[in-house]
Amino acid sequence: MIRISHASKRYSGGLVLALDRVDLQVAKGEFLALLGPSGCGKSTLLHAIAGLVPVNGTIAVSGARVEGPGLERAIVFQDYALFPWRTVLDNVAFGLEVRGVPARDRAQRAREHLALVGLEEFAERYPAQLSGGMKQRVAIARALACDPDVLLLDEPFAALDAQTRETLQAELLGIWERTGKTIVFVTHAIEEAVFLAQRVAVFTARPGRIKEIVPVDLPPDRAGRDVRGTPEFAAIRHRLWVSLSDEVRRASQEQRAHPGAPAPGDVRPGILGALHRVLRRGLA
Ligand SMILES: Nc1ncnc2c1ncn2[C@@H]1O[C@H](COP(=O)(O)OP(=O)(O)OP(=O)(O)O)[C@@H](O)[C@H]1O
Repeated sequence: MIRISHASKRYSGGLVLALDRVDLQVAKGEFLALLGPSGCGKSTLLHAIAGLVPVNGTIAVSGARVEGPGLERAIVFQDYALFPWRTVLDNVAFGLEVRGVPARDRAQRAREHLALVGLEEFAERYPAQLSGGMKQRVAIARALACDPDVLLLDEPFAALDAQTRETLQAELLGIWERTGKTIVFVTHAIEEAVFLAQRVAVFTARPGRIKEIVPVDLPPDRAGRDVRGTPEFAAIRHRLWVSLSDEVRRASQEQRAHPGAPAPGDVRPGILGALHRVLRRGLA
């Protein structure tokens, strides 16, 4: 479904190599997690698949080269990105409106997708009247309403409290099982990756490369049982923890060796970025 070949990305006039010749394939209907230390390029890769960030190399979805955003790919962001002036129903219907779907059809499809995330009672509310978890459910319903082949999620649950986060993880698994969508999910939380994904692609510290791909062989119906408490879950979690902590250590060693260099995840272009780095060095 998704084929990424030699994808590289530089920012800040070439100063920052965020992605370095990444090769990756995602099968149709697969749930893949991208896991890596802060600033390793996970979001850059996800946004490149979405067509929001141009990269060198090629990214193809269903055989067609990605050259910009497309309706067959939908993205969900950490900060929900809902339109505050639109009702919940109108937020979910937004993509259908852009596609020119007639008003009656789009209201019906938006309601169906609100039901999928358990929010049909809240159709006429506004985003400001919802909790964080509910907002993210609306964002997921909006992404799914246009029936994309690929659902891209960029740390969608990172801002939520632990309880809500677990609930939404289970709901997302249920949605994936019911819809059969291909999902790529960015996270830096190991347990989240193990709970959700069929495979976990571990990134190196910047410049981002795929260090290894770890299969998650857990029994089905993860949401219906305490899979996090099983020895199999613990073993995969530990393996990923070792892999990831090597990268975090490597990133901080590099930072100590080159204290003037921009820190991963902390690269800000322009004069403000330079000022920030000088201040940070001064404080350190
Ligand atoms: N628009 C930009 N301009 C300059 N540098 C950028 C830009 N976007 C990202 N970067 C830099 O590229 C590198 C990769 O960023 P990216 O956001 O893809 O990493 P990430 O793994 O998703 O990080 P995090 O988990 O902290 O969100 C980082 O060093 C970041 O500072």
